[in-house]
Amino acid sequence: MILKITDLNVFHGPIHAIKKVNLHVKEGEIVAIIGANGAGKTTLLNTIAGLKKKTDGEILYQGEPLPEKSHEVLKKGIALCPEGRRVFGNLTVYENLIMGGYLMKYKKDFEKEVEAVYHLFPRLHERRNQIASTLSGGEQQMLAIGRALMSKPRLFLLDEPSLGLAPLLVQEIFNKFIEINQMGVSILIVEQNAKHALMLSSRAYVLQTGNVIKEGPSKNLLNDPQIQEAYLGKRLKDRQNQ
Ligand SMILES: Nc1ncnc2c1ncn2[C@@H]1O[C@H](COP(=O)(O)OP(=O)(O)OP(=O)(O)O)[C@@H](O)[C@H]1O
Repeated sequence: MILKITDLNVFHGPIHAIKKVNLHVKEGEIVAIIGANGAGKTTLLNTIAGLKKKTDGEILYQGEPLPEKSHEVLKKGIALCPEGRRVFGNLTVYENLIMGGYLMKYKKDFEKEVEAVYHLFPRLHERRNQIASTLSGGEQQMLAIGRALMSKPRLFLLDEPSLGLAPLLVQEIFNKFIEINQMGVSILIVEQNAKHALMLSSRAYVLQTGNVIKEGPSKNLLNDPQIQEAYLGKRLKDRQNQ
């Protein structure tokens, strides 16, 4: 088990954003968390990444309690690719990658990682000297993913990577997640785009106003009438007419 969360509670002031959540990710798995706006998805990822303090509950990473500070969490092997493609707009693609690799001690390893990112995203290689703010939305997302990978994570946390991207680009980027996973990286992805997230993952959790209301194999959730109605845009009437 790479990640095990037990009875996690997180508050934003008076708002109880995560309510007694239990969740786990096995080594090598891709796990999705789906949920509507305000369900608590970002809060959950930020808490794992050490950006938000938990109120109580336990987060174990490879069997040990996670450190509280975000840079220590990163050093342990957990990288977060945050919502909204946060790249350093006034730096080049290459310089952004350097920022992502700041924890790496040796330049030799660092250049190897940059090459691995370029191999995964050839478009970043083509645009390596371009200022990040002038990249397209999809390219900025690739850069945000590439930068997070520079720390060589064992567990990759992805916050709404499909947000604002055209459907074809979403497919292209989600295919990259499969490649990243095949390199031995476990993935926990949160998404409003339930269909893509369920098709990518092997297991999933449904979060609603801070509660896990359903969990199971993603293919079962894809076929679950309640999930189809609430998250996949299918109406009961349509299905009855099929
Ligand atoms: N910094 C904050 N201060 C106060 N309340 C917050 C803060 N951040 C989040 N919340 C509240 O916590 C709840 C969960 O928010 P969160 O951003 O985790 O949801 P989400 O599922 O990621 O939503 P979205 O899909 O819209 O990004 C919401 O009710 C939100 O208003």
